[in-house]
Amino acid sequence: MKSGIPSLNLPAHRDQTAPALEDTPPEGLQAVLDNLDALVYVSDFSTHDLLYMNAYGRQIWGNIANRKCWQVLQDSDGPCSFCTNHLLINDQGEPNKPHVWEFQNQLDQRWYQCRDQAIRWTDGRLVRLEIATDITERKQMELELRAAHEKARAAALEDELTGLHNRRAFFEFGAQLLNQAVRHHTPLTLIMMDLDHFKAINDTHGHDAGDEVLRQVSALLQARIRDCDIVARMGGEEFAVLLPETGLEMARTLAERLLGLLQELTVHHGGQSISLSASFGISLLGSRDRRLEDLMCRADEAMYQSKARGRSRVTLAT
Ligand SMILES: Nc1nc2c(ncn2[C@@H]2O[C@H](COP(=O)(O)OP(=O)(O)OP(=O)(O)O)[C@@H](O)[C@H]2O)c(=O)[nH]1
Repeated sequence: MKSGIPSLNLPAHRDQTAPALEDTPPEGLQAVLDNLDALVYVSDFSTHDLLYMNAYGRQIWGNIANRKCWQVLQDSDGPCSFCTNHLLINDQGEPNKPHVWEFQNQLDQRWYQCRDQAIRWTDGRLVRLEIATDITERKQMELELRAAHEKARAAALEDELTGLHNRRAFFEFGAQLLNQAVRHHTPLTLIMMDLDHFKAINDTHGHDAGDEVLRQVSALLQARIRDCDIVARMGGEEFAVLLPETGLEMARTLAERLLGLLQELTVHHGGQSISLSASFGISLLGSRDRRLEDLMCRADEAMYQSKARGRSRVTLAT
């Protein structure tokens, strides 16, 4: 066949009233292929020599004479690492059903949906037939949507005022630490911290000053924890610090250090100086705890004991 287009394997019982496709002259098939809004190419299965490429492909990737698919389409030094040929044949080396995938071309940087198939060429040898449709616009929309989704998700997990994790993030990420601790039988402690007389700070110095206190306290907490810990603003002036692989005594030492640092911190706002203190409660993951709420309930109780006993102190849950 002059055109290089293989004859079609038509079903035996085709519609007799329809014009016979095998009667279509090769130039007709050539015209159809050259007017497709998609790349169509054929390459030898073992040598990768390009045997055919339609006008759409030649316009973008140029001349195919005596060249291999990886030279024309990818400009690489050898067969592509992502070549799908092995997926197109079965264990007996016979053609499988088509393989459809999405791919970003290295040369024009555009995204294509590729439909790859092994077929028999006019001389009986196995060849690779690929039909690739440009899906760059759709892909860009998908990527933009995903980025917007990730941004929205990050915003939904962040406390707007302080930039710390919010309550929702605390439970979402904390659950992972809890599961790990349960699985590996490692200690996990929770420190709950509530600023003392915060309402008085707001009332005396103004709400903006209160906000500045919350921001500076958050920065202090964030600077004092390890990468593996989770610190979150649970609401108002209440904070939680979750410490994996940490026993009660280590957590107590950290809480006392945080209390000392808070007492040393003076927040300057609008020409005023604001001193701080906080009450702490600490609980340790028990053998029967399966939820963060169990841990939090005991740490909260301990924190309220700190408040009841005069504030500005650390209490361990019993
Ligand atoms: N500036 C500011 N104030 C807040 C924010 N969220 C909550 N508050 C205020 O925090 C105060 C908390 O007051 P309380 O619950 O009475 O606690 P407290 O005054 O710290 O008293 P104790 O906890 O018993 O020591 C309230 O006045 C809230 O309006 C915030 O984002 N910014």
